[in-house]
Amino acid sequence: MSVQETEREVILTHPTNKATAVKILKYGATVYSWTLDGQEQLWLSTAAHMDGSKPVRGGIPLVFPVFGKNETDELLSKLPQHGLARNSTWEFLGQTKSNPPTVQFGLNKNIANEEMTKLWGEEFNLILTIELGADFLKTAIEVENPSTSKDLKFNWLFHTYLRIPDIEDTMVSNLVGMKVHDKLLHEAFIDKHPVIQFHQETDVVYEKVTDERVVQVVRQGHPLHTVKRDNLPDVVVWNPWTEKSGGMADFEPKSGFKEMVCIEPGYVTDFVTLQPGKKWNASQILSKDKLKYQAIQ
Ligand SMILES: O=P(O)(O)OC[C@H]1O[C@H](O)[C@H](O)[C@@H](O)[C@@H]1O
Repeated sequence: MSVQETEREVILTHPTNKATAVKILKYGATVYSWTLDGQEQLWLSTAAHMDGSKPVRGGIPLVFPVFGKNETDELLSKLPQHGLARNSTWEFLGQTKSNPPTVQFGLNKNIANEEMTKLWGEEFNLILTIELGADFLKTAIEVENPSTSKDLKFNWLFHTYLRIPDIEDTMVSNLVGMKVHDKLLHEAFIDKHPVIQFHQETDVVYEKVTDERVVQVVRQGHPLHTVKRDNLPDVVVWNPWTEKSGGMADFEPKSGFKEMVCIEPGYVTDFVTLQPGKKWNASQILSKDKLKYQAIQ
């Protein structure tokens, strides 16, 4: 059986390779493990809360309807950092395809975390589709505005924690020439570095990066991860380094920052504004791919 459901989670195994699998917690519809031919591709804290008491530290938490802590929007500013999707138990909607195994999860106002829907009472329907290919993992989101009278305003982001052997030996490519907002420096500039390297805490948002730009995580000339995006123009790159990870109770081991980098495709610089009855779709595809350097446009 390629799809197994328990009370807490759903596990997909690839029909042609049992060592390729994805595990999804119903809480947050959080992908918390993706093994490709026996090798784990995602980072998960050993202190991550897996019991629905807190968002999962690691894997692919889902960020909706707001990225970060909003201070200005009348409605969205009431929500905690990164919104309510990662703090809600999603409904498992079942399997939609047997090969590649594909499943869906749903979330709406009626089943989402009540403490949070009290703060932000907008109506929404989310459908998350997870497809486990023999050599890729695709996560796709559809947001529908079921209201008949009101626009729905939101951010979306896949907060993907990628596993790497050593952050100091890791580069992120294909973002050269893009406008970047440094959340730590509170500055925006054009990044002219051919690749991103890590020597300290990094928290940056690359803006309006066209889908053709394929972001790669590279080590010693070999791509460890390839991230393709559809309709997700912003790319957040995050590593908490020593101090920030030291302050996070659910971040373990403390040396774990060396073995992770977050590449987070999203729609976060602007809000998506969805008219009544309309739908919005976006996706990310994670894979291993040949090394690809893309020139400045
Ligand atoms: O600790 P969390 O709420 O999960 O957020 C973790 C991180 O998410 C994103 O990458 C943000 O850019 C960071 O500023 C934030 O620290």
